[in-house]
Amino acid sequence: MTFLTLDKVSHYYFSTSGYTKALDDISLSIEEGEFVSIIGPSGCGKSTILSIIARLMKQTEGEITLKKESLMNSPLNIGYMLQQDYLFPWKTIMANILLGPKVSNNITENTISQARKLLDEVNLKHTEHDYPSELSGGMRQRVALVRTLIKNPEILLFDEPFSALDYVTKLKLENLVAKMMKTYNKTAILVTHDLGEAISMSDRIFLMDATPGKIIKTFFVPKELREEEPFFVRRHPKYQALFDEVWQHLNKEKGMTLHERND
Ligand SMILES: Nc1ncnc2c1ncn2[C@@H]1O[C@H](COP(=O)(O)OP(=O)(O)OP(=O)(O)O)[C@@H](O)[C@H]1O
Repeated sequence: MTFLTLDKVSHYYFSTSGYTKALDDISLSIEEGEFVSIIGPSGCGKSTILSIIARLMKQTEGEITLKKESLMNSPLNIGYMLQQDYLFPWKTIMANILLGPKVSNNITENTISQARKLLDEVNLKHTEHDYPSELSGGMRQRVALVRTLIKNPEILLFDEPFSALDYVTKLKLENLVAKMMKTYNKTAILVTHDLGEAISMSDRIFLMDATPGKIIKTFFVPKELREEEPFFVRRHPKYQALFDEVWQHLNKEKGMTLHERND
């Protein structure tokens, strides 16, 4: 079933010195339970798309529908995970996780046991009384994931959530997030600069170009890769073929392929 549709969405940022056309005629649709990635050069409007879907701002032109209803009229429950974890340093891990339910006055015994279950699933069972400063960057991002999932969001928006982590931690977190998205059958959109991450986690990849931001190509990740855990996707023979194909489109303007060196 189609979950989210963007139809001819354009967006302008206005300022005293003029305006920037950040998005130009973006049309795409995402199926329920699908994991898609958006890649493209810096400034092509990836974060703008997420901010609009999260309703932090409204698109200048075009329509967004969620399960065929206008997004603006829908009581959409969104999870948003960013590069920074934004945990409150003065609150314990459990208090950070329960902040959302607390604000909406919705903490029950069930919420607390669900928080403990999720903490266990991300291998942080014994940290609920700790403070964020006692945890590593990777552990904190896992807490941020639990804090996002405790709201049981219908869609998760990931804006470069692994980019500040060291390589090994990043690969482990990719695996964990992909596994949890499948377990809980979540629809997700990942914005990333890491092509390997996009291929290994996604069902589909949207490639954007800049000034103004537009989608120039969609790549379907082969079934054999989709069925693997992200870590193992990178070892699959079909991974390299897709990586090369996307890379060539990413670097088309520069005319550089993986088989050429320009030094
Ligand atoms: N608040 C703003 N006011 C004015 N222009 C903005 C604003 N936010 C973004 N822009 C402009 O809109 C365009 C798209 O920005 P956006 O942050 O969505 O790109 P991005 O693809 O996410 O970039 P990056 O990969 O560097 O994070 C850029 O030209 C940017 O300068």
